[in-house]
Amino acid sequence: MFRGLSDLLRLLRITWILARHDALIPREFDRQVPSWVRLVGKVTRFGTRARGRRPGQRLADALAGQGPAYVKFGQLLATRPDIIGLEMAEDLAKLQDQMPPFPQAEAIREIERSFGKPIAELFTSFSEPVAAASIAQVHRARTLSGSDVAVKVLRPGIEKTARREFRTLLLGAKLTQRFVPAARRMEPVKFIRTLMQSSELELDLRIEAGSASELRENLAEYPDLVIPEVDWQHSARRILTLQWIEGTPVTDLEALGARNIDRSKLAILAMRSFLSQALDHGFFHADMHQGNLFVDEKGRLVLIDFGIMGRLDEKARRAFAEIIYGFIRRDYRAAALAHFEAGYVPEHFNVDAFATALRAVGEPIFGKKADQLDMSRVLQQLFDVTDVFDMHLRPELVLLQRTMVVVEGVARVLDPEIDLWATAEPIVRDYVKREVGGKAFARQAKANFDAAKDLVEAFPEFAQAAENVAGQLANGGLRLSDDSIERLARAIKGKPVRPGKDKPSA
Ligand SMILES: Nc1ncnc2c1ncn2[C@@H]1O[C@H](COP(=O)(O)OP(=O)(O)OP(=O)(O)O)[C@@H](O)[C@H]1O
Repeated sequence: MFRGLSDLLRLLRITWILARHDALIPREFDRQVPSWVRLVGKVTRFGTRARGRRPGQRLADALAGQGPAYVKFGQLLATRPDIIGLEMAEDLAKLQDQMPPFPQAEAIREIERSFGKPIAELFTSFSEPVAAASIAQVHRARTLSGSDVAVKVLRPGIEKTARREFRTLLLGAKLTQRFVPAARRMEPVKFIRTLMQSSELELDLRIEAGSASELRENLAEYPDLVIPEVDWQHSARRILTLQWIEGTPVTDLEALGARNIDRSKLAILAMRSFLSQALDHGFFHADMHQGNLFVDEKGRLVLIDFGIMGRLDEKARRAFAEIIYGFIRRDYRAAALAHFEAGYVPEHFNVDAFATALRAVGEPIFGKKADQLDMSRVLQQLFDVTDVFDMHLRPELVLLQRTMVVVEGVARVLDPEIDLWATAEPIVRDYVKREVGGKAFARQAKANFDAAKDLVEAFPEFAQAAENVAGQLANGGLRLSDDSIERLARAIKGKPVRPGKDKPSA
């Protein structure tokens, strides 16, 4: 009862904050809402600085600093450009959590509690926080064996705070679902529940450790790409310890230039290694923005932060590869067919009409260099096509598409001249040849095998019949009843067998 009331009060508070930032009933909807709602909107945003900011920016402003669940809410919304539009998704993706770091002493207490021993028995040095976010912060430390490590420590009490905030969000979602029919299509309750599930995982740093380790293993074939190694001995549910990497941020182009780094090589590596994660392993880093990429002392590309990962099953990987490969070869019918085969487009639509829509997206961008291309616009066009053809995109595929746009953004910053399609081609071609071609062959082989199996299974009956005939012949000849002869004659002439009259004789 008390909890319900406090949830309601918290909901009122966040609603007020959203309204003040003009993010609850944005002014862009003024024409679609009744005049009294418009008036309420005007009054609540009176005297604020919301004017001149885009809706996504205003929502990001409102959510930043409200707590981890709200920040996650904004970040998850940012992964659904198919629902909220690409511009808003991009603005929300920039949502930075403005949380001050917590004191070093608290981090040390967390570590000592987790491992049940004093910090001196774990690390010989332990720095002040080097970075802080809403869920955790990072310290630099040195282990007893002399290795430099990055120690990520969850914020004290974060689980409780997050749970409380999620209850508030869930209450808001339930009320929205009940009283705002227009919002039902977005399934707000389901959305918040998904968010709660994924955040639950993010609050267990062992999962992030597992992701880092799996990705490192998967990408071992890329010697120029570094995924920091997990220090399992110093990792626990609330602590993640990784090999420390000294690096230059990829955004610091001046420093990269001074170091004579081959940016074009790195751009190709970022793009290809991402495609390889998604296609070859079905497990990809879904937060590959510039802030998570560095260049180490040996000039290798470093990827960090494994809190948000995506998984694709074999079917989704194949569909994705066939679609991209269709685009690369300008074979829009193949790309369209791949959509139908994966069940993304309802069957009652026409494949050729869909291929034409894809052609309209693909042709203008073919062979363009990155700086002449606006991949976000391309993606938006794809989503528009999605809408027209009533497509049911799976969330992990949308996450993949969105991450691809982010990776392309990174590649473009590193090398504006990069030809994205040509860069992607070898990885996609190899996958298609290996998996799709091979699978197609396997499918055909299986069909042949099934046919042969049917034949073999039918064989005993056939053998029995042959034996009967042979027996009859041996006993003085094959005897057919009149009725059977009649049936046979009609069948030979192609006439229908007359029911009743042509019943086989006993
Ligand atoms: N292995 C590492 N070596 C060196 N520095 C690291 C390492 N891992 C993390 N850092 C530093 O800590 C910062 C935050 O790390 P990370 O992105 O993993 O945390 P986060 O809590 O997910 O932060 P955010 O939400 O801002 O992405 C990085 O930007 C980087 O400066």
